Amino acid sequence: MNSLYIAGEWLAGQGESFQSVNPVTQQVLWAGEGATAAQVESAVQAARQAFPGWARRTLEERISVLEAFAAALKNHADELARTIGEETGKPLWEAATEVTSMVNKIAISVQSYRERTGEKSGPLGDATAVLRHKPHGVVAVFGPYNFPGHLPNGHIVPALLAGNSVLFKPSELTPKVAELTVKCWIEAGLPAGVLNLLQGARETGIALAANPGIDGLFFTGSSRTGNHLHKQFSGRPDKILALEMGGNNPLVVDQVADLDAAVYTIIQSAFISAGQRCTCARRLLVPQGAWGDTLLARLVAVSSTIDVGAFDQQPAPFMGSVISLGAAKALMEAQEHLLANGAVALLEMTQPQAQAALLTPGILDVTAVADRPDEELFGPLLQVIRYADFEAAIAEANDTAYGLAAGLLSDSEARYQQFWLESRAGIVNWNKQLTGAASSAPFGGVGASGNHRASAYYAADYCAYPVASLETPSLTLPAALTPGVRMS
Ligand SMILES: NC(=O)C1=CN([C@@H]2O[C@H](COP(=O)(O)OP(=O)(O)OC[C@H]3O[C@@H](n4cnc5c(N)ncnc54)[C@H](O)[C@@H]3O)[C@@H](O)[C@H]2O)C=CC1
Ligand SMILES: O=C(O)CCC(=O)N[C@@H](CCC(=O)O)C(=O)O
Repeated sequence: MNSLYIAGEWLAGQGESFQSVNPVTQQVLWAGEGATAAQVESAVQAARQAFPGWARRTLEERISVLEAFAAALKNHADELARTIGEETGKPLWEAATEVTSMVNKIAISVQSYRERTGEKSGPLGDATAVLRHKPHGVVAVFGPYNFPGHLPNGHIVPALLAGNSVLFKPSELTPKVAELTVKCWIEAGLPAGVLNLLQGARETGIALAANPGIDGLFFTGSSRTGNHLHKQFSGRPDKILALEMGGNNPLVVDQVADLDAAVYTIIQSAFISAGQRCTCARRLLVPQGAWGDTLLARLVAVSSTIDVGAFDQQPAPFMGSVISLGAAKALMEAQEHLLANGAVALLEMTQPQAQAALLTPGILDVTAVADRPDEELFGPLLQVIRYADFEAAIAEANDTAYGLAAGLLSDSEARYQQFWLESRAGIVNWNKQLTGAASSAPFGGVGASGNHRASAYYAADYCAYPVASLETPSLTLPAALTPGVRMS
């Protein structure tokens, strides 16, 4: 199986064998070998060779290749959505929205490039001050499994647009989506070596991150791996590192008039993608008292009727599976651990079939759990914390090392203003679900969620560096010389 794409050629990996499976049926979807350190090195060399030619193309030439890629994505939209669905377990309707986000990324990246990293000039004294941007060179892109198309695309498209060449290391859980995406780039006419595909698991990732030939690394994935990369890149100010990591996101509910709207928004925040979005609400903060009790009873009643099923089930389910049997097991164990430590199951998460990674939504009241672990449980398990007053709710919301997304459901604008001012996160929403961030806005977190290099609309910023020039076509002596310098 030719799993790698290096210097415009498909070739077999010489590293570890691995495969991807449908998380519900366990059917093998893709099997191949990962890249060894030597193959990573040859891909870096290919990218380095291809870089000058790609960077010297005009912006309009690069845009036309990107637009051809968008057209290729549209041509293969059904196949791509199906591949995303079968490899991740997400329902087809949701996989189709991921493909749409990939297509839309092209126009948004072009707009962002022009606005944030384009060219500007103006007179400065007897010269012209010009601001232009240059690509970093060869950059590595690491993708997560939860959006195997859209999220790597969110780094690759702006990186190529800026003139970088790219080494793409997808998640080992979703190699088939990555392969199909790269085929769309080939169909678009991207020159050989400009985008190289390095399939493989952790060992391939380690070899790529450690390769001295890369000028930067753009990562979306877990905080654990991101932290490790941050340490690895310490003392290397010459390399750009952009980290998009996880969150332990709070959603605070204030007493609102429309209870059902609150319940619907909570469900969209906590359970979409089976809870496998970095923006998902993990902690639901609910006021103590009768209104809070009523809200939770309604939330439990509606959540217990959510359809969970295979990606291609008809009628379509709201939730598909989690990514693997291993992930399902870890989530079930995390639930058991919380229950053993004083959590109360309002709706117990279950795994109806041992051999399928389908989980039903879970809602635990963890108010009584001492020393609640501040960790991201990447699945459909929502933790409820009851609060006494709004100040306590904000303190609880901020009681996390992460800082990706935070939300407030409230009819009071004054409360939102207070929440906005006092909460610490890169996304702060009012009466809107936490998930589904717009590509036309910056996307990133603070604390353990990121390293202040927001992606989405601001990805242009980490894909190029600014070059400030003072320019004048002829060299002339200034009218007045500085004191102490004699020209005669
Ligand atoms: N803030 C954001 O934009 C987003 C964050 N995420 C986060 O991603 C996580 C889920 O994705 P996963 O694929 O499980 O993340 P992960 O961290 O396990 O893997 C991400 C990538 O890093 C590679 N990798 C793992 N260990 C490595 C090492 N030591 N050195 C170099 N490479 C290594 C993997 O092979 C994969 O390609 C969740 O925590 C989620 O919150 C997911 C989507 C968006
Ligand atoms: O990157 C973009 O274009 C916008 C950010 C985005 O799509 N966020 C999604 C998924 C984030 C995740 O889980 O990783 C969202 O907010 O739902």
